[in-house]
Amino acid sequence: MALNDFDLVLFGGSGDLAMRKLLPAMYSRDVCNDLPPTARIICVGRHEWSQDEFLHSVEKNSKPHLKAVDQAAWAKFIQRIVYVSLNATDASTYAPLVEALRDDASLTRVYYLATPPHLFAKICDNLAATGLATANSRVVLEKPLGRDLASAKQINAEVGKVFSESQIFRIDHYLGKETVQNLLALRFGNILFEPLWRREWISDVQITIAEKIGVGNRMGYYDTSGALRDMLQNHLLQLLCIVAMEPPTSIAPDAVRDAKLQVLRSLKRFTPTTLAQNIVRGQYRAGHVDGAAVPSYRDEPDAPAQSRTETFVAIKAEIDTWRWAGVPFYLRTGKRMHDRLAEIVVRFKPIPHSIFNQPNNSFQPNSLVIRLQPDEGLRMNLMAKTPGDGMRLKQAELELDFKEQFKAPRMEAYERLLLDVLRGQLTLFMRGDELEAAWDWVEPILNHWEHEDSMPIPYTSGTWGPAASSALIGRDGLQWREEALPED
Ligand SMILES: NC(=O)C1=CN([C@@H]2O[C@H](COP(=O)(O)OP(=O)(O)OC[C@H]3O[C@@H](n4cnc5c(N)ncnc54)[C@H](OP(=O)(O)O)[C@@H]3O)[C@@H](O)[C@H]2O)C=CC1
Ligand SMILES: O=C1O[C@H](COP(=O)(O)O)[C@@H](O)[C@H](O)[C@H]1O
Repeated sequence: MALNDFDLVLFGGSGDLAMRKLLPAMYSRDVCNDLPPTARIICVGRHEWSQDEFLHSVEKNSKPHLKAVDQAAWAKFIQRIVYVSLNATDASTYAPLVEALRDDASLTRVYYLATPPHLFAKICDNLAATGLATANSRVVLEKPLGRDLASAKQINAEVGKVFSESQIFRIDHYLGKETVQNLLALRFGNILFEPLWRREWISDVQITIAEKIGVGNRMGYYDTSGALRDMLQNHLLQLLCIVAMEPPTSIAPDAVRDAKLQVLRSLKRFTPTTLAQNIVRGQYRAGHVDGAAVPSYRDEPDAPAQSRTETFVAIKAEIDTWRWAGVPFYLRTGKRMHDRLAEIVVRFKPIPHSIFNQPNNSFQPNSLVIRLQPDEGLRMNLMAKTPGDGMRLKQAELELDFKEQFKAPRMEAYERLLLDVLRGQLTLFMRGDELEAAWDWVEPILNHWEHEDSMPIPYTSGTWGPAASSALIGRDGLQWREEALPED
């Protein structure tokens, strides 16, 4: 579907996210001829750069992040960029933006708020005050969308005074990843799995997002956030929703979002006992990642010496529905881990009876591994006969490597999500009530950590996190999938 002509306004257009992700994503779409010839990108910041100075900064800070550079295409792309300097909190400085925008109701207008979240409400107010919150406008909100339930509600309420829900695009870039949509295809484009997708056949689900990187230059933000707010409240819970939701009636935004909301509202709430038993938080200490020495979290630039911020979290969650009662969902995420890995592992129940002359524990239960990163693919583990004489069964793999199977070029998450915003397609964006339900579930954990004296458990960088994380899943007789690899 061809895009309508648009003005895309990037508040925070001079910031890290715009330079590393958003402008490169728009360039990639331009190279693929997805952007209308006259579409423009208006980058907003406070700094008083001239147009040339700003383009110089784009050349220096954004161009190195392109997947591939075609000089002619790049030269054409940067002609779309207009830089506007204003103070987002002061409506009296918005005149240059009013001037830069085309006053044409047939165009699509998008305000992408890639700024600190405390500016969201003020920017929306100021857009309204300056007559810029027009009916043809959409607003995109970057994470973090609040730091607890109250602040998330406040953002929803304030932004909701200016824009209707159908104009609000709350980004969770994990929903833009190819494999996440493939999970929808797997579950609802095949007859095979849905009858088995329930507690009678599935024993447990693991969802891991492990990173090798540390906090980088985002300490100011990260130390006030931590892994629970930064990754679990949003990305991990969204993945859990896609795995666990009931079949939506269609791919329409509210059909999918209603189904995800139902999952979030069915998550079993933690009690004082389960808070202590089912959650592990850790913080990395000095170690080696890929052979290179890395410092402790507390020794990273700008880190508070006594920081109690968690860089790792593992949780055993449960969903109180007929479909999922009694099936544990183990979620974990961490920085400075052994590997960069994002995957979902669905383990099925063991066979009820062995007809083979082989010990029962030599039968691995079937499992389905949905890999998001580093390589995208699906793997089904099955028991198969080993070739030759006799009847010996061994685990074998059916593998679907998306890159091999489909030669079509890949699209980064931000490319897909930006296209969806420009098309007005809301399916891959969180609705306000989903956001609040997710905060509502994690809030007791935040409160518990705030009020207890304990510190996050230290783990050595380059491992799979604290040993307590293995114990959490080990209590149920299970292992994280990479347990064979080094641990603290
Ligand atoms: N960087 C990342 O990888 C990710 C970032 N995010 C989120 O995106 C948002 C932006 O992050 P990031 O790009 O890293 O932040 P940066 O600090 O790099 O950039 C912030 C941007 O906001 C602008 N800005 C700040 N205050 C004002 C103001 N009063 N008026 C106008 N512009 C203002 C800055 O312009 P100037 O410098 O000229 O003041 C700058 O362009 C944050 O909410 C962050 O959490 C989310 C996911 C990943
Ligand atoms: O939202 C965030 O995500 C990144 C990880 O994203 P990925 O696509 O590279 O897996 C994480 O590093 C960052 O802390 C967090 O804010």
